[in-house]
Amino acid sequence: MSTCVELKQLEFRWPGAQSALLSIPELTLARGERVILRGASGSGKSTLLSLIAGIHTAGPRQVQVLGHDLAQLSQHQRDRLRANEIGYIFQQFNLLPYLSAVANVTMACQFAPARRARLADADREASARQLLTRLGLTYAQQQQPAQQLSVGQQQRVAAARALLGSPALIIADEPTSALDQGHRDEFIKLLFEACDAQQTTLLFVTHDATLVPLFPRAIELDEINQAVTNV
Ligand SMILES: Nc1ncnc2c1ncn2[C@@H]1O[C@H](COP(=O)(O)OP(=O)(O)OP(=O)(O)O)[C@@H](O)[C@H]1O
Repeated sequence: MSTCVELKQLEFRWPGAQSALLSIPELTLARGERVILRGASGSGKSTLLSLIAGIHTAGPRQVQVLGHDLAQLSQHQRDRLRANEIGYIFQQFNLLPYLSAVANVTMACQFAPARRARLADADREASARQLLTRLGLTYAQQQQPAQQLSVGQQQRVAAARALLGSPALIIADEPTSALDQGHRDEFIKLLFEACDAQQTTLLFVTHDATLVPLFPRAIELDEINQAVTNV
C-alpha cells in the first residue's frame, strides 16, 4: 500500500516559544487508512494538522505528503497541493450560510483543477448531489441554504465538500464535537463509507477518547511526541 503522509524526525517550535511543541521521530499514514489522532487540549493536534496541510512548514524531509517534501515546495505549490489533495472538515464547518447545501459543496472544486478532473460526472453539481445523497441529505435539503439545516445536516455538507473530487486525504478536526452520540457514530460510519468508496485516507482528530474504538488505528499524540514527554 502506498504512503499518503510521512513524518520523519519532525521538530516544530512556534516562533518565540522556548521549546519545541512537536518532536516526532516517525509517523506514516498509508493510502486509504482511517486513523484517529487523539491528544489533550493544547497538545499540538491542530499544529500538526497545519504542518501536514502545508499551512505552516517544518524543516526539509520532515513532512512528506503524497511523496512531496512540503519544505521544498513554494507557498503556491503547497496551496495547490492542499486544494487538490486535501479535504478539510472544520469543527465549525465553515459553510457559507446563505448558499445552498449543494453550492457549498461544489465550491470545493473551484480552485482545485485536479479535483475537478477526477469527478466521475463532469457536472460538478451532479457529483455534489451524489455525495450529499450518500451522506443522507434529501434533494429538498440539498436546495436549502446551509443556515436552515440542522447541525448534523450541516456537518454532512461539510463532509461532502471535503470529499468532492476524491482528495487523497481528509483531515477532520474535531468534526463531531457539536453532535450527540447517536448522530456522531452515524456520521463517522457515513464518513468511513465515503472514504472507502474513493480510497481516501482519513485523519480524524479529537480529544474525545470514546471515539477511539470506532477506528481501525488510533494514535495518541502524547505517545509519539517526545517534546511533550521531555517537558
Ligand atoms: N499560530 C500560533 N503561534 C504561536 N503559538 C501557537 C500558534 N498556534 C498554536 N500555538 C500554540 O501551540 C500549542 C498547541 O496548540 P494547538 O492548537 O496545536 O493544540 P491542540 O491540541 O489542537 O489544542 P485544542 O484541542 O485545544 O484545539 C499551544 O500552546 C498554542 O498556544
